[in-house]
Amino acid sequence: MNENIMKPSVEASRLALGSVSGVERPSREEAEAAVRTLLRWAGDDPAREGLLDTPKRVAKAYEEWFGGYAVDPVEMLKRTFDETDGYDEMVLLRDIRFVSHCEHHMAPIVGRAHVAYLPLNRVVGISKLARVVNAYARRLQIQERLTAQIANTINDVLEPKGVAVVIEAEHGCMTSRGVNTHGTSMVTSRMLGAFRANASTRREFLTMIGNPQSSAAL
Ligand SMILES: Nc1nc2c(ncn2[C@@H]2O[C@H](COP(=O)(O)OP(=O)(O)OP(=O)(O)O)[C@@H](O)[C@H]2O)c(=O)[nH]1
Ligand SMILES: [Zn+2]
Repeated sequence: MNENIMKPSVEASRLALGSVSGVERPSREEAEAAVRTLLRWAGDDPAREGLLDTPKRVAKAYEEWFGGYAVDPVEMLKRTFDETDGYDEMVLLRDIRFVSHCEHHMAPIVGRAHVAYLPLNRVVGISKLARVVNAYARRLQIQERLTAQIANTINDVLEPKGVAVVIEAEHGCMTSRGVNTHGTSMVTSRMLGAFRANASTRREFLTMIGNPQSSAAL
């Protein structure tokens, strides 16, 4: 995989919060007017009864689908627990379902992430791994960057012995339009520390997520 894509730092992700490039956020009314324009572009009549409240609903839905810009994944990982009695084996959260949107078409990316780390002295509340996945998923993404951001953030904040992230997802822009490849999924992975350096650690992770397709992708 292209190393440039895999490199975005936690710092870059932080800058993205709120407004990606310092662009001022439009008002809610402007967002709703834009939806009315798209409805007309699609060929429908925004003034018909069934569509009257649609701009409002779409703006509300965007607040959920793109809520990741308003949260800081670094903060989510800051609370850790160190009374682990020396637990230093793999911690894995498997099958974290997520919905993201591709930055090229704004079409849904629906998939699941598997996130593991090898703790060094401290562990994090397990729900926080899923929160980090969702924080980055609820932004406009490409799957490679989503994968890298999750792994990089956990690595930077927890400073564990290793981090592994595998994501499998279907891209609406491929399955419902364009090339129309129904049932195709994209697999990406990011291995850091011991997972990158040590083949048996990596294999253990891949066995635990129970997906041989993932190992083929590495
Ligand atoms: N690498 C990568 N590509 C993606 C992702 N999501 C969507 N794409 C691709 O982004 C590309 C955008 O290509 P373009 O040629 O600019 O757009 P397009 O004319 O709509 O392309 P088609 O989808 O082939 O019809 C397409 O090949 C998509 O399949 C992603 O997460 N990662
Ligand atoms: Zn797309």
